[in-house]
Amino acid sequence: MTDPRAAARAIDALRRGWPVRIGAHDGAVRVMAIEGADAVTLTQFDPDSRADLLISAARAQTLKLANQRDAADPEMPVQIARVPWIDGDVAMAIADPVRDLASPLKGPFRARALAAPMAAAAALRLARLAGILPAFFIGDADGAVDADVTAADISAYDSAARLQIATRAHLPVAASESAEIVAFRSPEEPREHVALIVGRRDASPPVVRLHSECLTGDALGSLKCDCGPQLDEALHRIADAPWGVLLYLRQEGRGIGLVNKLRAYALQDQGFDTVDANVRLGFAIDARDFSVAARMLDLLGIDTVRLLTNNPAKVAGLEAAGIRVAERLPLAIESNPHNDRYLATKRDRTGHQL
Ligand SMILES: Nc1nc2c(ncn2[C@@H]2O[C@H](COP(=O)(O)OP(=O)(O)OP(=O)(O)O)[C@@H](O)[C@H]2O)c(=O)[nH]1
Ligand SMILES: [Zn+2]
Repeated sequence: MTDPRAAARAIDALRRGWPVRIGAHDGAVRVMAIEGADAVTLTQFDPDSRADLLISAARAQTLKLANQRDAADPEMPVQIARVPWIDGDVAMAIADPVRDLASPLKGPFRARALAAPMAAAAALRLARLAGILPAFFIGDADGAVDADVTAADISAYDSAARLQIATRAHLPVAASESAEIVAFRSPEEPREHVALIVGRRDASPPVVRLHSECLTGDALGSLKCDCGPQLDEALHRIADAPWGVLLYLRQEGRGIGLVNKLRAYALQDQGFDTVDANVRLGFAIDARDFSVAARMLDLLGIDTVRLLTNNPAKVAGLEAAGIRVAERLPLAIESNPHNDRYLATKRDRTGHQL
């Protein structure tokens, strides 16, 4: 049995900089987010300054720890042995790749074998859900914590299974005066997804757009990506169709959260592309799970769609979750000098059909 409340409590604790214990089949780890720690909480967590550091495999590679990584599983996190010169500030420099230019790291660092690899890997998954850097202090597993969670709780947390329609209302929008908005909620996840249904429903498959949240593009008119114009174009294309649905998914930054996306932007300022920036931070290139979109369509009684996208992973993700994609409709946006490299990277490295 998994406990969704345990994962919710653990995410909350991590974001506040409080210690969390994560249990798995191979043991437990007690961790505290490096970015959430201050002098007081760190002393409480680790009075003798002996706690090691737990970082992603990708971060270990940047820190030249690659050859000491777990050869059997190169994706496993890496535990860095604590030495006296690793204080809170150095730990933050180890955690955050954005600081690499400003604070070149000293090293050498020494990796230590993980006592509970599955639990450590679950800690990194929890970091993504919490929207924090995947970098922790890791201490004696028996110490005091504010939340206890299992690897299974973490894996079950963002499952869409318990998503429900919360309410619906008419919402006239610029693209269509007769749209209806439907809000979706799940008991554990605080972020609410919405669907905008446009036009009169008939027996034909609706034109559907899965739009992942992009605060910078959707609300601020960012020129760095194509999200704002895509949102606008998608709504007009849906309005021109017999009927259609826009799903607005709260998957900011392809699922790594706003702060981590802005860290990826800071890395892009240093010359990394959108793919390498995600990887350098310790995340997957695309951390989204489109089964939430499938569940929303299911709750709306839609089993077949004409999907507006350039991204083959969205088609595959929806189909894997049981929605039939009868047709893929491209959604090309004219580039500008700020996003032409981003669009080229999507075409060349993530298979977008532009
Ligand atoms: N991590 C990260 N996320 C980004 C970056 N640029 C944009 N995003 C996020 O990417 C998502 C936008 O993707 P979408 O437009 O839904 O989909 P797509 O994968 O580009 O595929 P299309 O359907 O063809 O547009 C939003 O969540 C943005 O916040 C970036 O450089 N790094
Ligand atoms: Zn965007």
